[in-house]
Amino acid sequence: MEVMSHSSAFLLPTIPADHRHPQPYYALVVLNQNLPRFTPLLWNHAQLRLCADGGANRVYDEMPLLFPQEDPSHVRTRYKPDVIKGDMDSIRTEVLDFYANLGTKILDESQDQDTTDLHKCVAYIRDFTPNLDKSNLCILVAGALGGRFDHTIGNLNVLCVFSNLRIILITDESLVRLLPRTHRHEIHIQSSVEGPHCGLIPFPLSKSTTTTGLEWDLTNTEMRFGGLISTSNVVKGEKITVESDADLIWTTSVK
Ligand SMILES: Nc1ncnc2c1ncn2[C@@H]1O[C@H](COP(=O)(O)OP(=O)(O)OP(=O)(O)O)[C@@H](O)[C@H]1O
Ligand SMILES: Cc1ncc(C[n+]2csc(CCO)c2C)c(N)n1
Repeated sequence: MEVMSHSSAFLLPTIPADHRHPQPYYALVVLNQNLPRFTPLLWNHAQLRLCADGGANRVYDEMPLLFPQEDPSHVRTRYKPDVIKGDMDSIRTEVLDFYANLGTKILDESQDQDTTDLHKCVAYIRDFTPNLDKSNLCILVAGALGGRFDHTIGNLNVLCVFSNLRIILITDESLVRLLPRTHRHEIHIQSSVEGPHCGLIPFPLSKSTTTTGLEWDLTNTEMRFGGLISTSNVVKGEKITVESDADLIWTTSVK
């Protein structure tokens, strides 16, 4: 089974060169939730920046608050999304007009009421990069957790729907990603910005998961809702390995 390697280097101001893996192509999706404080950093790493519907209000309203010394209109012009996509029932008209005038592509999909705005954005990124080796694509999603519970679960479901893509949900408190059962996983902890708290959660159940590098390691352990799941675990070192018969959600705390 092939090894899939994971790193949270996108939380660092400069992404260190890794001679074993090519530099990822980062795409950022901003959701309609509190902007994480390091959104400008994620924005600068990303080559493609999308707002999911009301996520554009967050960039418009909250990005200037992260640069209190600067003129808000300068900040808004600097952080111009490439695309705003969704069912457009949450974005305010002044925000839509502002970014449309700056040249942002507006994609109104109000006819589709069966998929979430995050789903629509991830599908766009997948299709926008047809020639990109998808193992090199890394979709960073800002503000996906901790708000309305149906939205939070819907955002986790997007990880499962697009389980062949690397998608990382990011808030000020947590990073969340899917570890597909098709690979063994090596997780490289950026201890300056993440950990030590972590969790490994079956989606929906795993008959057998084995880990190394955790305070409470699993050895061919069964995990399921209604039984054991691994929350409030702790990373012990810089490298964690995970192997499972099922897709798992991996989460670390953000410092
Ligand atoms: N409170 C929240 N917590 C987590 N994610 C959220 C929250 N609110 C919105 N999102 C995410 O941001 C995206 C865009 O949000 P927006 O408010 O525009 O959605 P929406 O389609 O209007 O939702 P709804 O109609 O259910 O209120 C959603 O698809 C969802 O992924
Ligand atoms: C079974 C079922 N449940 C809920 C919805 C509603 N829904 C799901 S995603 C979405 C778009 C949100 O921007 C809406 C309205 C549906 N279509 N089917």
